[in-house]
Amino acid sequence: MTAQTHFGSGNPADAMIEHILAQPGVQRVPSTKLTLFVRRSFLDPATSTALCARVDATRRPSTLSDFNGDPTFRTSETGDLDPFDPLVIDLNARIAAFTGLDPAHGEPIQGQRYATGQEFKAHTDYFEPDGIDYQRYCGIAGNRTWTVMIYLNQPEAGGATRFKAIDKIIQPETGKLLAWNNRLPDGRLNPATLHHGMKVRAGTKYVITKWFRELPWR
Ligand SMILES: O=C(O)CCC(=O)C(=O)O
Ligand SMILES: [Fe+2]
Repeated sequence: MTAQTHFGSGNPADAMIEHILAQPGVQRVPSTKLTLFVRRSFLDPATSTALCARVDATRRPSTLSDFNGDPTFRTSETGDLDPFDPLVIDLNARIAAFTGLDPAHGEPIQGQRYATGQEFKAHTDYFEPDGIDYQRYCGIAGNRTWTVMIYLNQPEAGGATRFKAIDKIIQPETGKLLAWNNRLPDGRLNPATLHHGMKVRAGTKYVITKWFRELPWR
């Protein structure tokens, strides 16, 4: 597979959207408010399971930027994947090939683990430009453009991702990829990207998240 990385940060997105739509097995969620793609079985079960173990190896309590006073807002754990791990190198290459985004604009891949009862309440992945920590998080590489998220397993119950503004709930499924544009077609941040990693009701949920920035990540 040759990585096609012509689309930089993915903003503007028109050419990149064409590229994603040309990938096998892609579905676009019908919405005029939000550009969201689903690709089932993007990863095979063995790779997904191996990545869960990588998340477990480095997990610690997840953090929040712009703490909003609710200590139950994000109760999961987060693990940083080692960018030099061959499995992670391959995953980054596959995400670049699928999206066409320039890997230089990508943050290191993170894993998120939710035990039963844990969640990440409704939020956007971009940083609020008037937030107190905006300079700290976005001063160098700019704000986030695209989110790629992959479910690494299927918990026994719960753990869906709910996009409130478009009334869409996506069920976790091993290897299923989501990709969405955090921007509107004119480049402004899109509040309709608001999403909620809903409570796991039984079992454990693992995902990886890969965010892209306006400028190369450093
Ligand atoms: O776990 C989910 O379903 C959502 C995760 C998420 O939104 C995030 O990590 O930013
Ligand atoms: Fe998110």
